[in-house]
Amino acid sequence: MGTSTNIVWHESIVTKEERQKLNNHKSAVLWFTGLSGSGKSTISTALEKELHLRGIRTYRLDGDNVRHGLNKNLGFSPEDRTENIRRIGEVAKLMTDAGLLTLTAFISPYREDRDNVRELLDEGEFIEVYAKCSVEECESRDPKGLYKKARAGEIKQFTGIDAPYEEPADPELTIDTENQSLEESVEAVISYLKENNYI
Ligand SMILES: Nc1ncnc2c1ncn2[C@@H]1O[C@H](COP(=O)(O)OS(=O)(=O)O)[C@@H](OP(=O)(O)O)[C@H]1O
Ligand SMILES: Nc1ncnc2c1ncn2[C@@H]1O[C@H](COP(=O)(O)OP(=O)(O)O)[C@@H](O)[C@H]1O
Repeated sequence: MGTSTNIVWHESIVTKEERQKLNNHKSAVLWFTGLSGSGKSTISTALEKELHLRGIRTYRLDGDNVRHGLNKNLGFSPEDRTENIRRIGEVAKLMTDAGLLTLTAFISPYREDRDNVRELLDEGEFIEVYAKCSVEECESRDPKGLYKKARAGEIKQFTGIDAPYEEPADPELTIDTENQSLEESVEAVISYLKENNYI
């Protein structure tokens, strides 16, 4: 796989644990997964604001800052989605090492890809949050008009239409965005973080 040789790993003198202590909270990744239109962006954005107001150091990764930059050479084939998630996982790991509470909002349709990110991180650092919403409801929301385009055949391999979405088998949290309000959804995540001593 790797092509780099003669690489020497330099341990930092300042450790992740020391950064966490300075920040007064743990670092981890809140990994939102779900269909397009399920609410990943809306919830993670509102949640980040709430966390920031509580003095938590956060960073949000989503398509705007990843697919336009780091991953702009990737499309939506199964291979490209896997590579998309792999790179985001590596970035999230660096951010966790930097002491941040990272929020990611990607469809991440493949269970194996999400599990690989979980493996990359230490125990308890990967918090999988399933934004659960039926295709029918996502399609009726259609905030970006993409389902309409997918139905018209203008977008191929659209998740939920002609590309798969594999539901999480055992997520840390499931948010039913068809039946829970945005406020309830944000509160559910904050409660989880408090109850499990992340913040
Ligand atoms: N074919 C296809 N399938 C799904 N989504 C598509 C597609 N083409 C473009 N888009 C838009 O790209 C956003 C999904 O990007 P992600 O990086 O989250 O996808 S993935 O995790 O690699 O599957 C997704 O954003 P969200 O609606 O926020 O989920 C869409 O706006
Ligand atoms: N309970 C809810 N939680 C999140 N979004 C909701 C909820 N109910 C309705 N919505 C709406 O659904 C849409 C979700 O879009 P978005 O957050 O962009 O989804 P995603 O990032 O998963 O593609 C928004 O238009 C939002 O206002």
